[in-house]
Amino acid sequence: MPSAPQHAPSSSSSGARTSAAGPVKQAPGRNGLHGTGSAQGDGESTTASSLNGIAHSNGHGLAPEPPTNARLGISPTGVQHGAAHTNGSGSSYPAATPHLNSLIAIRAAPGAGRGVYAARALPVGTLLEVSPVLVFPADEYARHGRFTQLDCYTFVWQRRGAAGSDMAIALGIGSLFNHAPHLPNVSYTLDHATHSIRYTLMRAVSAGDELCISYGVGRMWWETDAPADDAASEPSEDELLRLSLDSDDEGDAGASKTQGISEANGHAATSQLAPGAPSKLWRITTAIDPLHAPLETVPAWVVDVEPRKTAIFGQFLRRLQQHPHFTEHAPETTKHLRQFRRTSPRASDQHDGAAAGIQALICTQRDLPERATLVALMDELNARDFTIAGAEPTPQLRDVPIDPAPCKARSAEWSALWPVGIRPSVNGSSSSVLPSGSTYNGLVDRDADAAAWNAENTEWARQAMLRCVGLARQAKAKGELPIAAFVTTPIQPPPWASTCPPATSGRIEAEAHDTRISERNPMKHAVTNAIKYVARIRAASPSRAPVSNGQDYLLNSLALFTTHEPCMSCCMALVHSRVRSLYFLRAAPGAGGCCGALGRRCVGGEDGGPYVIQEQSGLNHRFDVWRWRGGLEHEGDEPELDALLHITGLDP
Ligand SMILES: C[S@@+](CC[C@H](N)C(=O)[O-])C[C@H]1O[C@@H](n2cnc3c(N)ncnc32)[C@H](O)[C@@H]1O
Repeated sequence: MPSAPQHAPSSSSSGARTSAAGPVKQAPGRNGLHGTGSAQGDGESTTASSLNGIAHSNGHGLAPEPPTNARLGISPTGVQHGAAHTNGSGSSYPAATPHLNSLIAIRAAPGAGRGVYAARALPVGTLLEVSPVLVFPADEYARHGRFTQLDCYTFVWQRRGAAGSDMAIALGIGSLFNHAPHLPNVSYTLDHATHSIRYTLMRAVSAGDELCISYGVGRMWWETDAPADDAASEPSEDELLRLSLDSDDEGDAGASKTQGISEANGHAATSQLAPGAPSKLWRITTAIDPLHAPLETVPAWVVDVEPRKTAIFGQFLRRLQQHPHFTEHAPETTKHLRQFRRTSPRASDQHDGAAAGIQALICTQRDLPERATLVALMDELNARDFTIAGAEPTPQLRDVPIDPAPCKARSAEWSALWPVGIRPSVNGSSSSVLPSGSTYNGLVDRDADAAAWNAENTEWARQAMLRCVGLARQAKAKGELPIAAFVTTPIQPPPWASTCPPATSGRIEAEAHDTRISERNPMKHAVTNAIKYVARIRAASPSRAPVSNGQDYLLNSLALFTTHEPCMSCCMALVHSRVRSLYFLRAAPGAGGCCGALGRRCVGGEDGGPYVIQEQSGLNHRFDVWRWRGGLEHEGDEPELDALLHITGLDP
């Protein structure tokens, strides 16, 4: 059950706060929405969580967690025994406040003023409240509102596509939902058309449970810098992870997220990448970049053939390949290479001893390392039937391309060594030229990737990465491994994901970190925890409409950011959950399941491990994987980030 951390409320509405939204303070909720929950924008259902609005964060956030009813001062029958309480602005309230909604009760929340509680057991999906909102201009807030008690209740009423944001206050019970730092049980939906917010239960609750939304991540404005009381601050299992649903369903989520995230993690969203800067995101793939792929070669045995006797050479080659020497091991493929090449007495060919005529490819040197062995085999198989003038066969070693030419433009470069085919198409099927274990044989257009990662998209990814780092920092503070994950709806369907089905249930966000220490379970990794929470959100969404098979399946259409390259097990979970894109910060060589380096196929040498789960053709789902290259470009991030990530013993 979400708790209301018992930090002393701030006596000043502006004292310790920082604004995630820049000049304007946000009310609970990312995006200027308040609350964790699902937000319904302009009649369209969206899921959202975390009161973006009161854009303050909760850093060390966890407060002592005595048994729920004891903490809340509520008897099993729900009778409140507490005295008057104050809220963050210092106002004092009675222990209970009457109202007409029979589902909920307004009672004192120790250390948090008043709060909203379940009056009886309620099932998931219960509509708790529809609050009208009072909307007012941002400058009114800037000039007046932020200096008043209303500051604690004000949030950003952000309309998609609108130039600026109005501010708003939820009337009625909406303003009384407290913040749950880890696992809110109430989602909200915004309705811009009716100027209202609907609050819905995300999980079943018992009588007396406090009903909380999320205001966002990080340290909240009422929380002090003092560390939490460790002895009593152990969170419940469920609270270790916080999930959140974003409130906006349509339009540009990136801009609003920027507001909500930056402060929550203690980072101002100040650094925009310079236009034209090298792409910070590098696709992890075994696919070949046709324009930049290096020409790799392997030595092969070739022999001069009498021009009119190529058919005889063909018969010889078939017999040779049936020889036990070749059938005892899998020969290296030369299918991408033509069988013959013309030689001429031109000066350019003189250096390698080529004579005018025809030269034939026999096999690679790996298959027949010793020249003497090959000559003996050729004698045994009557090679003089096709050699020039029936002379003794004289096989030569010649470097030939390992791969077909990656594109027509580079065909001449490849064929200058030995005539080759051209890689047929993107996602072509000539996988025989790939090393075993790597099954994807497409082309990747790195230039197009770089163009797609323009400044706006890169900033979106950077903010999401910063959010992961913030979560990792929180995890570390709790004694967990500093590994975190953040699931979100992509800023826009990227061009490379055009085949992905669209999101069907609105915007989703979920945050998680590693809990293998606290849960004493080595499988409780950040990624699997995040997947679990997304599944819960999907299942709990009140707006969930029947969808066709597979359209609404777990991480379908979503992006997952994580501090570390996921392990094999997490990668398989990502396959199973149909994630669209994965973004990570640090590779985990030997432990990760995504990286593409595999012997000579490692283009650039920076990709790490051998598995490339995201591209295995034997699996029923593929996804994009991107690694953030370099720093997050925010002063002060790097040392701390590296220190955090170093703890895992993974990639420094
Ligand atoms: C939108 S109001 C929520 C209602 C408020 N508790 C009241 O009594 O009016 C936000 C204020 O509630 C308090 N609050 C909300 N969640 C809290 C929490 N988890 N721990 C402590 N105080 C909290 C803070 O003082 C915050 O400024």
